[in-house]
Amino acid sequence: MTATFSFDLKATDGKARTGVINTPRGDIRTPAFMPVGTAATVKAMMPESVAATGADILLGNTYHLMLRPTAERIDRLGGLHQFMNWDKPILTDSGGFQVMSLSDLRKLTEEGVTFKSHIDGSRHHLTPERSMEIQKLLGSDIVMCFDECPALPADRKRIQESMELSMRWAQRSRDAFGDRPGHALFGIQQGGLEEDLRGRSAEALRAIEFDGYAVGGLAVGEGQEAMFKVLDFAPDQLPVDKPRYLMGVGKPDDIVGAVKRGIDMMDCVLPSRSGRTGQAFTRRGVVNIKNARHADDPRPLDAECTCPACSNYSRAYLHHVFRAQEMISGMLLTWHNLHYFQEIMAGMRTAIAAGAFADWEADFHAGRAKGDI
Ligand SMILES: CCCSCc1cc(N)cc2c(=O)[nH]c(N)nc12
Repeated sequence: MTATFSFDLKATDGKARTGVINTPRGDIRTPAFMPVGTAATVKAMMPESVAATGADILLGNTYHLMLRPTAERIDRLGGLHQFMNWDKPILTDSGGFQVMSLSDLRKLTEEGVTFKSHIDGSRHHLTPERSMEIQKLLGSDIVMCFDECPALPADRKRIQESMELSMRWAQRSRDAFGDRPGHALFGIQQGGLEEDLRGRSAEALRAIEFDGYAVGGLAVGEGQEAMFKVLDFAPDQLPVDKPRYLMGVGKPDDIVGAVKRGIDMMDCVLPSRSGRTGQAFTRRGVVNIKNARHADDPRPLDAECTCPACSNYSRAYLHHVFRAQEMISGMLLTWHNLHYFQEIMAGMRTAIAAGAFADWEADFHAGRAKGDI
C-alpha cells in the first residue's frame, strides 16, 4: 500500500508493457482488465467473487450513480467502496459518454450537457466541474476527465470540434479536481481515427498534465481493423511513463491486440453482459450454451479452466439452467468469463516479463475456432 498514486513500468517486450499502478487502496497489475460495476455492482457477481477472479480494480459509472441512488446519498453512506463492499481501487467514468449513449433529449453546449434521465425522465445537467464533484463524492481512486465522444462514422470537422471541446473540458476537469494526494485524474485522448487530431489531443493533455491517459473515442463502431490502425500510433503519442487506458475494449483478441500495441488498462461489459446471455469465452473460442448440442454434454465449458463453473458443472447443466432462466446461469457464466479474461491478462503479464509475448500471442491464437464450439 502507498499513500500516493504512481506507475512502476517493470518490463517491455516490443510495444507490450507490464508494470504496477500503486494506489492507497492497493496495487493494480498491468496489463489490467477492469470489470464494469455500472450501478455499484458487477452484475451477477458478489464483490468477493470479482476479487477471486483476479481483478485488482473495477469500474463505476458517474452517469448511473448520479441518477440512482445519487452521489450525495453514497457519500452520506461512506462512499462507493463501503457502499458496494469493494475495498480495492475503483475507477469511475465521467458520465459524458453514457449521457450521449443512454439518455434522452440531450443538449450539448460549451458549458456541458443537459439531459433527461433514462430512468424517470428527470432533467439533469453535467459539466466538468459537476462530474469531478460527483466522482469525489463517490470516493473514486481514478477519476476520468469529462469528455465528449462522437459516434463514428463522423466527418473530420465534427471530430475536430468535438476533440477541441473535450480538451477545454479536460482543463476545466483538471482545475476542478484540485490537489488530491493518492487520487488520480486521467485525461482522455480524442480525435477519432485521425492521427493528426489525436496528436493535437495528446499534446493538449500533456500540457495540462495527468496521472494517466486514456485512449477514448474507440470501440464506438469503427471495427477491429480500424481500431488497431489507430492503436498502431495513438499509445505512442501519450507519455511513456504513465498508464495508458483503452476505454470500452473488448473481446479477447481485441485485448491482446491492444496490449501488443502498448495499452496497459482496459474495461468492457462484454464478459459480464455475455455471461447473462449465455455466451462463454474459452481458450478455444466461444461457447453459446443455449445451443441444443450442449444438452447432453457432460464436459465442462473448458477442461483447462479452474473457475467454479468449469470445476463443478457440465455443459449440460449450464445449458439447462440457461434455458430454464435460472439466476445461477448468469452467475456461473459471468464468473467463468471474468476468470478467463483475468487469465488472459495474467498470461500476458508473465509473458511480457519473460520477453516471450510473441510466443504467448501465437499460442493464444492457435486452436481458437471461429464461431460456436
Ligand atoms: C464504465 C465504462 C467506461 S468506458 C466508457 C467509454 C467507452 C468508449 N468506447 C469510449 C469512451 C470515451 O471516449 N470516453 C469516455 N468517457 N468513456 C468511454
